[in-house]
Amino acid sequence: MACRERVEMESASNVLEHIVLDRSAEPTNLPLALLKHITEDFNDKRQIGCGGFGIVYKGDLQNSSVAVKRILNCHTFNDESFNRETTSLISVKHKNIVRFLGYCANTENKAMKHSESGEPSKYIFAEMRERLLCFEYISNGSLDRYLTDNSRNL
Ligand SMILES: Nc1ncnc2c1ncn2[C@@H]1O[C@H](COP(=O)(O)OP(=O)(O)OP(=O)(O)O)[C@@H](O)[C@H]1O
Repeated sequence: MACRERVEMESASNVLEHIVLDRSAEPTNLPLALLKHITEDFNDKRQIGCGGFGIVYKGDLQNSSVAVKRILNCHTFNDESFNRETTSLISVKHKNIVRFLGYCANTENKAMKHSESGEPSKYIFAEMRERLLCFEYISNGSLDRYLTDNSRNL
């Protein structure tokens, strides 16, 4: 990683860590590079759950952890839905609701090689969309696991 990128990464990581530790801090816009970095590029081994809209990964900061929800099918979960979800999460603050820490909406156009059978390959531009939500990390696991485990003991 280049020196400037490392400085930017450390600064973004400090901002997120500050939000985790200061419960009165507001959620903020987070760089995709940071969320990729703390989840080791959304590595399978960091996956902690899977919901209706995406996969949840554990991300590690210097002194704390966060949960990063990566929205799947960004093209069907459109910007209107993402913006609505994000603004609702920002405004909901309650001791019984997992704290929302930040969000990331990143769209890039990348030139990609495309080949159809029998034709020479050519480059096309593809829109790469990433939509992510970041929450405080709850270490006790999912409530449904407790309910399932307890109902087995009845
Ligand atoms: N903040 C968190 N800390 C720890 N684990 C989490 C956290 N958020 C989610 N998980 C794990 O990921 C799983 C899926 O969470 P997710 O919120 O995506 O599910 P969901 O309730 O189906 O939500 P939605 O329908 O909005 O996608 C949870 O059951 C839990 O195991």
